[in-house]
Amino acid sequence: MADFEGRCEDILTLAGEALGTDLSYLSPNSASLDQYETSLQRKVDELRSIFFPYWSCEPTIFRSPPVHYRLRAKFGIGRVNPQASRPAGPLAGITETTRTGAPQGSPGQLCYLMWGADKKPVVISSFPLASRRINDLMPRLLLALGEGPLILRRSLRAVNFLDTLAGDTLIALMYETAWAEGGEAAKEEWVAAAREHVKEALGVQVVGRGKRVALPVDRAYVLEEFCLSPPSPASSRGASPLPPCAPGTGGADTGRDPKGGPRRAPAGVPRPCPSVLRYKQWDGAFSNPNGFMALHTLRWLCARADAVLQRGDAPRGVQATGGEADERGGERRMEDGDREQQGDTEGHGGPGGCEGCVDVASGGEGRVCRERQGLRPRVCRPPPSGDKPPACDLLELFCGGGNHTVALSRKFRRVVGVEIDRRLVAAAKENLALNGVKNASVIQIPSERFHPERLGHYRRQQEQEEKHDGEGARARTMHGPGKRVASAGGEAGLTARTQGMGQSPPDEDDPFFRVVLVDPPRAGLDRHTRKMVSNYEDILYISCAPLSLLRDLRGESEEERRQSADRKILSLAGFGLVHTHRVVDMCVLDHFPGTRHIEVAVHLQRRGTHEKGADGSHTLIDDRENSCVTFMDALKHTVN
Ligand SMILES: C[S@@+](CC[C@H](N)C(=O)[O-])C[C@H]1O[C@@H](n2cnc3c(N)ncnc32)[C@H](O)[C@@H]1O
Repeated sequence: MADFEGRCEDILTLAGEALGTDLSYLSPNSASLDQYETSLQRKVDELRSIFFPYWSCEPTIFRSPPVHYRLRAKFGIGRVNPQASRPAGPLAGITETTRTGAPQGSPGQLCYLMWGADKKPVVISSFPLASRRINDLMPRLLLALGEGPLILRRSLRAVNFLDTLAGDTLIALMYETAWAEGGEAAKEEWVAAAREHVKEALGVQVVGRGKRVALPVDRAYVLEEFCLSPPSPASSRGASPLPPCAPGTGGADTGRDPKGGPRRAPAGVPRPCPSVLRYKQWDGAFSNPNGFMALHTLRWLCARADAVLQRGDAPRGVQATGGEADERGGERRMEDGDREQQGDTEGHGGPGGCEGCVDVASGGEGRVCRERQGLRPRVCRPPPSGDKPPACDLLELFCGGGNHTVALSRKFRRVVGVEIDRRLVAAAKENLALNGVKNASVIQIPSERFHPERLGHYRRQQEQEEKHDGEGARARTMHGPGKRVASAGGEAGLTARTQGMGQSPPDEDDPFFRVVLVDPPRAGLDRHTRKMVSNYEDILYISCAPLSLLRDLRGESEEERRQSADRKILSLAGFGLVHTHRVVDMCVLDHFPGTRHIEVAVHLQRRGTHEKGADGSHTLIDDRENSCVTFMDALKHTVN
């Protein structure tokens, strides 16, 4: 227990120092710690058991603060009539449904609602899983809405809080009808009321949302900041040549900028840390609810990237040839035979690299090598050396708003992100621009239709669309990336989708994707994507649904095949990533304490990978030697 308390304090100290913020208030009491540890232990035990055939070592566990970890929280709004007779039960005193809201002049007081498992609303006044700041704002918001003009609360049906570790917070007020469907005058009246009574009174950003409208008072995003480098012991003693990491752009420690922006660096810490990454998180778009875990994920990914790049094994990967060849490549689907075509990588090559490849140890120029069965050519490049950027690119599928793309662009020569959601693609581009990233690009396409050999084609297509959109965008106003909104107020007039478009994607000359990162939704990978990623030397897989990850590792069972609605490429159903790769690292990220959900990340390395020794020689890794599963382990597992 004491041990865990120590670890928890560590997390808070680490995050606090990294952000130049005192997070000690998040320190939980020991009762919740006990509960937290028991629940986490149960989840981890279950994971150990299901992943045992593939990873029998202790996974690294990243613990979350047990309470006040959620940076996003949405509540319904109800009305409680203080005069009403109060029957027992969760509906006690609620006079109006949240659908219709209280009519004008209703005596009902606003209250927060959540829905229980039985779908009945429960009145709440606080939500301990949400951040302290959200809890602090909850009663103050109700008071502000109750005391402000009627337009603020009429037909209000829900409230969404979006907070950050950096201290920037946004409240979205969601309406059924009223002003949101009214004319310009109604919108202006709402903006004026929301500015005075909510934004300025509470020091937050505010957005009003109706059915087809989203109206920011000032801006419709928050700015989050993550520091990639954990503070060194020296820096925490104040002896480091580098000042402690500070978010923001420096200046006096006013705690908050006059516009309600993120906290400024404390006085005396004038220089922002170069390892701080900044992210715009848009109202209504996906962002990780647990900022602590998001930070741990970034650091884990960077550490794995370092491990891959330092390994310096004989590089093999997926070569995307540009130009005309792209066009001829067409939309090619992977079929069962592809694995054989790719060449069973066991024994493919040996010390010195694969057959026909340049001896990478000699540092010679990259040279085309043809795969044995006549697959498309690949270029083998020398491993990273000296100050040169690593000659290795990253393909990131399901990249969302570019959370990982920004961080990993510092590790790889270039990064190509793939995302289906138009708004998130635009958000990712903005985040790349915000951090001055020039070596990454994002493509809007479903991952199952993405083919690396068509990169040149995608880029040209995108350039055409952007040109077309750019012309259209000048004539309209946007709320956030890719979404239209009403025109009144603040940055509503920005054409956010075009903000990030200024930078062109990196030149697609010979991208060499040795590493692929996937962070799919709960369903995991579709069959095509699963097969496609098996072509890469290293796979970093982040999963918010461990059972889907398990299926992707081992392939679908007979039962899963029968249940699957997806009849496409059924022949790939049984293919799992462990047929070509082995798990070399696993971590558990407790994104959702107090719930049964948990996130897992694994690093998969192609079987038969070559490792480069200090003397420049290459050694084929033998799976058995590296396996953590011993006979005794297996026996223990079976007995238990
Ligand atoms: C779990 S989120 C990960 C987002 C991102 N990695 C992050 O940390 O912010 C999954 C992402 O996959 C995207 N997505 C869902 N289906 C997709 C598909 N078929 N192809 C590409 N992206 C998809 C979603 O829009 C979402 O952004």
